[in-house]
Amino acid sequence: MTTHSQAFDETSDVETDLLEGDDSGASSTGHDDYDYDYELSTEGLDLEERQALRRVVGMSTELTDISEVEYRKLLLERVLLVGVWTEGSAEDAENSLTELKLLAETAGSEVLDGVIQRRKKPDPATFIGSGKVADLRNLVASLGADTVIADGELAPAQLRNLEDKLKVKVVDRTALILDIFAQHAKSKEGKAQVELAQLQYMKQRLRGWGGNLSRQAGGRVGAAGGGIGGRGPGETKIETDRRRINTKIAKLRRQLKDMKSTRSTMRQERRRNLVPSVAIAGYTNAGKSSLLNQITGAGVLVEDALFATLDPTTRRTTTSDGRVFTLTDTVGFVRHLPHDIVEAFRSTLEEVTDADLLLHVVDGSHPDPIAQIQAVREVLAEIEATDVPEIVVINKADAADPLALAPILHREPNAIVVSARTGEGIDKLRELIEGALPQPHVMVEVLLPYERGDLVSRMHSEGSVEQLEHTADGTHITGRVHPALAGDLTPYATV
Ligand SMILES: Nc1nc2c(ncn2[C@@H]2O[C@H](COP(=O)(O)OP(=O)(O)OP(=O)(O)O)[C@@H](O)[C@H]2O)c(=O)[nH]1
Ligand SMILES: [Mg+2]
Repeated sequence: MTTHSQAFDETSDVETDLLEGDDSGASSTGHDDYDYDYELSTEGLDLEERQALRRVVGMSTELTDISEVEYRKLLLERVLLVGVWTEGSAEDAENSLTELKLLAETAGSEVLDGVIQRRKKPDPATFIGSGKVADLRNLVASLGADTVIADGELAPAQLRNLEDKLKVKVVDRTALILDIFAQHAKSKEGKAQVELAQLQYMKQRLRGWGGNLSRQAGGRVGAAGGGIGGRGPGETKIETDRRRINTKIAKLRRQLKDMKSTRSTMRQERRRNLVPSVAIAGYTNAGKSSLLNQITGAGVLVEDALFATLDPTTRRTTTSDGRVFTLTDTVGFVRHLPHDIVEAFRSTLEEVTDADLLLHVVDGSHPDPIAQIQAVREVLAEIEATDVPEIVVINKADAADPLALAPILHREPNAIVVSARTGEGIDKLRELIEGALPQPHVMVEVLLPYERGDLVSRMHSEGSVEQLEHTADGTHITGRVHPALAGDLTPYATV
């Protein structure tokens, strides 16, 4: 991205309210507020520079193999990415578009190019400035793109206007993420959750289009206004659509509730046995599944793809002194994770909310790990998981620049650097986990007859054994256990 970074740099010392030129025929856009600012703030900038849609270098999917090119041409969408850079540095804007590129590729698209327009805020009608839409149209035509993906959540009207003008399909970031989730969902619960999120997204779009849709055949224009509840022949198509969607949503919610109760029975079972639970959460592609595999040898799918894991996987493992705890790998988070997804995945995310400890995995080799940490914390706040004790696990140490890790360690006192790939730091992480797990605190001293081997194992797996001696009368043990187990051990207490 060298050349264009320079172009960004030239403008980056200009005030941040700088606007990229919209249309030079200012008043024709109908957005007088922009035009006013535009006149004031872009003074001194090269006109061409202001008006250009900036291409972000390195944005096209690299296809090396000829057969892959042909395969993609047959099957996949050829997309053009478009972003509006409203705040932050040029680097932030590029990182955002690079992430959009990864998302698009994960969804199976071939990315042809990416452009960013600098504006104070997205255009309410067309996302990018309306003058820029024509440029984008030319780019679409010259590249032969069949889809444009906008880096944001577009209002229904923005989507429609852009499609009308660009004459190709327009998709926003939210729809793209939903699409990836739909492709990756494997379990019944995962599929139902994604479908629910998609329907919620669609339902909102329907509402937006309502005013423009023609009424169903036979409907009288005045009919819908005939009174609340006066539905019938006059209702709009949108209303029947919405009703169908609502019915489907209600059905999915019921199904998910049933699935949730199975899951929470399993969780309650673990809680009754007081098995401490550790949840692995973090940005998508940070290495959460790799970490689960490294710690437990689980063999969970690891992929250099975004949102490879949608279904939580729980594995049992033990501390060095034999106490059992569970580790659960969860769905990854992303900046501006669509709210509908958070809502739909709420029951799976309860694995995180209810955990005794959270391993917040961060990709230390990412260009902006701190932004990832913040994005993850936003989602954690949304699911009310901020009270769960947290260890920040900075992963991919083998690939990261140690200098880049220093500021994270400085900000996050409870952090550790590891590599799930090489195993570096994993023993230390295990120690940290063991230290942070809830400790059994009831001191017991018991003499267990040999036929109660079950209680001996429970003391190992649920408590911590401090001394153990085999005597003629049985096993003499001192150690710490949780209150329930202490109750079961009472008949054998020696003190
Ligand atoms: N260099 C390096 N790569 C790693 C490390 N850990 C994971 N990776 C790679 O990072 C990519 C993502 O790993 P995953 O474990 O699937 O990440 P995840 O967080 O589970 O991702 P999602 O489930 O998609 O959210 C894979 O290509 C891994 O091989 C590491 O310590 N070092
Ligand atoms: Mg994963």
